[in-house]
Amino acid sequence: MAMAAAMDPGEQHTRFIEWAQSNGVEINGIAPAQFKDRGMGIVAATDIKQGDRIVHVRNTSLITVAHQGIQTLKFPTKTSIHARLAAYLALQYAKDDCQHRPWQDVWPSQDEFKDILPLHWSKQLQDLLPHAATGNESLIARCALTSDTRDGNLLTQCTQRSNLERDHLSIHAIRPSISRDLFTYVWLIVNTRTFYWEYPDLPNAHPRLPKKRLQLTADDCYAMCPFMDYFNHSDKGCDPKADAKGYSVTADRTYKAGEEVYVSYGSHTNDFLLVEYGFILDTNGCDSLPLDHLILSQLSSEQVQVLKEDGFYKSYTLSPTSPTICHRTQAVVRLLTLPSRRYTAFVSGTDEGAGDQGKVNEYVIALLVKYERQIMEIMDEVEGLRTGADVTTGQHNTLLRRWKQVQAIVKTGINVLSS
Ligand SMILES: C[S@@+](CC[C@H](N)C(=O)[O-])C[C@H]1O[C@@H](n2cnc3c(N)ncnc32)[C@H](O)[C@@H]1O
Repeated sequence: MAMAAAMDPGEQHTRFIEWAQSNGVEINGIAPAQFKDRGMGIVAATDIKQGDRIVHVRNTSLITVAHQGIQTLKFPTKTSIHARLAAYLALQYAKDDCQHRPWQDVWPSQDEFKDILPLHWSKQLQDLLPHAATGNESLIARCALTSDTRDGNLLTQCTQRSNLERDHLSIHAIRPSISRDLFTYVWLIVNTRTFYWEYPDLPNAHPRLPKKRLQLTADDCYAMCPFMDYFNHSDKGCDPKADAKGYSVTADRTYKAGEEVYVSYGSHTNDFLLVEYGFILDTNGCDSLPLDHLILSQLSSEQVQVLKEDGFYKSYTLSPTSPTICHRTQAVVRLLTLPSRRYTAFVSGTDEGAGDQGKVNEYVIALLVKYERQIMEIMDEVEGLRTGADVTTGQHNTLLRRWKQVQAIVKTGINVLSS
């Protein structure tokens, strides 16, 4: 087990820990530490056994829209939960009596965000992001206009940008004193540091629930969790758990003192992690690539209609592990390459379609071979970028690493489908 290359975090973190402990956070056997390439994280301060509860944040210490300080701001009903939290943090930010200054003091800086988050990258770099993370302007414009392009992760950055825009406009209308820069910063703090919280501490019809419980969507369930937000992400980390008393993390395995302890933020691809959190993992069991940009242009409008009716339109993926192509891709490629009755038999489940697999694979391999050539051209372009004010070394390295991963997944796909 590799020991984490951690550094002493410094005084403001000691102050924050004291503040957190006096505000309902129990910390057992772990401590924050500074890392070279990922800001702060959590390390085991002693040996930890599997099943040990290493942190608990009391429900009353969470910052949700049920929080008194947010309720008193009386936002118009349509204001998103993300916007409310960001506006609250922005209004607290410069106050002399800021309620959570020690927490705020340990957040990453605006400059760190500018370096790692593609939202802040130059247009030149955004245009070179992989399709799943695209920041291409024409896609952003389309995304703002049509709701059906918002699903899936294909337009992740486009969705993020239009949500930020929407939230900024709604807050600017009622709190014009909050600058765009500060709003963007705290909005990204919310984006990178929230946990899923269904208000298990509130009864079903409580007036402080954002909606009736049965109508809650993921966008209503944001909770900021001071201290828990020190944990970095791994695809195999501990799984944070919520109940009426609050949020806790239990060790998923044994840890030696000094080892980094991760939590899992969810089953996210590297393109999603890059856009939403500003990093990619070297090893990610949840990684995959979308194939929509290769497949959608091959469909006639009649085929689009059929796929929409059958629930198989969009979200086609290629995975580095088995199954290499997802069921949706199997379906759409059958529609593209076989008589319609063979497609119907497959999507209705009357035929698993093994007899047609060779033809399906052949079609996908041809798409991937073409994509592989495009990837090589893009990688040449990325390699040729000059680092400087518009392209930092960190941004350049991240982008190139991601394209190498994309290339490897496509190569694996071609090999597996050919064998
Ligand atoms: C919830 S915070 C975790 C604490 C954060 N590292 C800090 O300095 O405060 C999420 C952010 O941590 C960083 N992060 C999390 N997991 C990471 C990882 N495995 N590798 C690199 N950066 C990571 C990203 O910048 C992400 O936006």
